[in-house]
Amino acid sequence: MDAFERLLLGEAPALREVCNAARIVAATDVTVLIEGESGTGKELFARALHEHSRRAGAPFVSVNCAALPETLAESLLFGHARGAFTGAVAEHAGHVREADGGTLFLDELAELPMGVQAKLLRFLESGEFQPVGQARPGKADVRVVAATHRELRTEVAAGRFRADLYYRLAVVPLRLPSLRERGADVERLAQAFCEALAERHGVAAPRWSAAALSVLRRYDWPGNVRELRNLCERMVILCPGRTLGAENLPAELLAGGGVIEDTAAAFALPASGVRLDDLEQGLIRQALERTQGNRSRAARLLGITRDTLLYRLKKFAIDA
Ligand SMILES: Nc1ncnc2c1ncn2[C@@H]1O[C@H](COP(=O)(O)OP(=O)(O)OP(=O)(O)O)[C@@H](O)[C@H]1O
Repeated sequence: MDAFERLLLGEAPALREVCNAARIVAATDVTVLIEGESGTGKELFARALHEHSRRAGAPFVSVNCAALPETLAESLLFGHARGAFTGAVAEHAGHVREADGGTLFLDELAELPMGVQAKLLRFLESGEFQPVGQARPGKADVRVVAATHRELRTEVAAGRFRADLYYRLAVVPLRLPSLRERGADVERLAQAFCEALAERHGVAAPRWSAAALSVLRRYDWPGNVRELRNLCERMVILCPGRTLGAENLPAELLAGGGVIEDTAAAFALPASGVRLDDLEQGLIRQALERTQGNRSRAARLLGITRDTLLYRLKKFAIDA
């Protein structure tokens, strides 16, 4: 079992493919850009990349660029001399030097101030950097892995991210799939997280009923794996050893997912009757609106396959 299999649970082809690409890249020293929505496992993936590389025995230094105060970002990354600025009471090595021989993971890279972006580019190109208030440049042997939940290309177009740095980083872009693109992984992860977290909390793991699993499958998971893991922790704490039904799940999951039984009850047939075609078209339009026209997700909201949805769009001449 290698670092990717050990750290990243799931069997979805989209995930395994990006892991395969990363295994190849891990053997080299090339800079890697990891893209993917929030909570898709970018940091975990960066760690696996590090552990799979020749740098595994050296430090993995993780820096959240969004948490660096603008005025201190440069000195925190590249270090500073004692007395370099008010408050610099001691010398600070900087994260780049801390990562010497290993991997520097720059999370939320899009949030790095423009001025510091230029200095990072210089470091990537020459391996040299300039600690604040120090006469001589420093040198470090570091592999940089960057991550962002933003479309970096869009940030470049908007003038918020340096194009030259983007091209330097995007040599090997790797995109982690969102949880909603990972099919049955939702169920696999839900079961694995419940078991692991129950063990950690010293309680019996709750079991998922088919109805509850079907809610998980239909939900959109805007917070991806992080959101699923948090849900599992909540279930482990609130319902240890129990069988989880749809009614045990938080309201936001049911609103997004809907349960067949509940749906049937919500649509009590009025005495005057309905026109089924109108009802169907209305629901299809709502599903498309809610998913911004994404047909696969709209189909999932309606509990039909994408092909069935396409057929009905044509039948009702709905322009998605
Ligand atoms: N494939 C996976 N298997 C097991 N746990 C995972 C997986 N993907 C993510 N996680 C877990 O989900 C949580 C979020 O992961 P991580 O912090 O790596 O995401 P991220 O994409 O870096 O998020 P952000 O963009 O918010 O920084 C962590 O608790 C992590 O352990």
